[in-house]
Amino acid sequence: MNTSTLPSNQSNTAVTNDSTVSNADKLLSLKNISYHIGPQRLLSHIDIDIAVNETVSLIGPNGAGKSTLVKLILGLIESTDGSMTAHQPLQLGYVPQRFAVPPILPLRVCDLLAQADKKRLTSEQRQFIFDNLSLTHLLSRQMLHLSGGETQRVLLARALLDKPNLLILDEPMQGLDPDTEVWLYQFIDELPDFLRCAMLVVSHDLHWVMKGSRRVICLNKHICCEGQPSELAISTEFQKLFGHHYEQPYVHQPHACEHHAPSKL
Ligand SMILES: Nc1ncnc2c1ncn2[C@@H]1O[C@H](COP(=O)(O)OP(=O)(O)OP(=O)(O)O)[C@@H](O)[C@H]1O
Repeated sequence: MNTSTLPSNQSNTAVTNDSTVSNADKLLSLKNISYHIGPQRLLSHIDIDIAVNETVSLIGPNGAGKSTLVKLILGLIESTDGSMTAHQPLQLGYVPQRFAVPPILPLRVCDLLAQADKKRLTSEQRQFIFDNLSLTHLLSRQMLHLSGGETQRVLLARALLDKPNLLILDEPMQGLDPDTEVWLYQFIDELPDFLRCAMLVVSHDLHWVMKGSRRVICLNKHICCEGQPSELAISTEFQKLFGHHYEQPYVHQPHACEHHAPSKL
């Protein structure tokens, strides 16, 4: 799936622009979102508000529905129930979990980056992204031949060049070496003012999530728990899912949670 920037009105899911909301901080609200494929229940009763410039981490075991939720927000699939409300026009930036270029498709880095809307940033701001993500020497290279870390930098640049107000990072650190991971975390933590935006970060890196996030949502087809890391760490649902792996390198623990209704902290 390509990096994509979609205005809210391209979403298939019921997205409405709500200019009457009194809380000016809200950017996007998901209300009672469910997604089924036939009898298979992928997501149930999801309520999430994301505020302007807020970073939200989304965690959950394999198959919890994290990527499905991202697809719903991106408008790539349509929810079975519920609604999404964009409180201001959404400019979405997306760094996908995987980016597979077919071997027969010539796609240079400069070709991919040229898809961004050139009018959204000044040339100095664009150069800032190129310099800080060390892209200049990669521009004529084929996407197919980039390393994992180089690919992530290009995809992040592609998303940022559109100056998103909601940046969705789907497991951005997958396949990166520890030094590159630290560097990338620092880069997204310290975005300059002209790139500040809300972020939804899907991550399996529990240590980063619990150290580096202000708000964490724990998904397992429904929202098991959510809150600040300090609140989450003592919640029963979090303990069931991740408890004894939290102080060790994270290894997923199969989850036997049987809830069908959302239960929040
Ligand atoms: N189009 C589809 N048809 C049938 N099942 C699907 C489809 N898309 C996803 N699923 C199933 O829905 C569940 C949730 O998938 P999803 O990719 O959203 O999980 P995830 O939390 O992102 O997992 P991971 O951490 O492994 O990336 C999985 O069991 C998956 O097999």
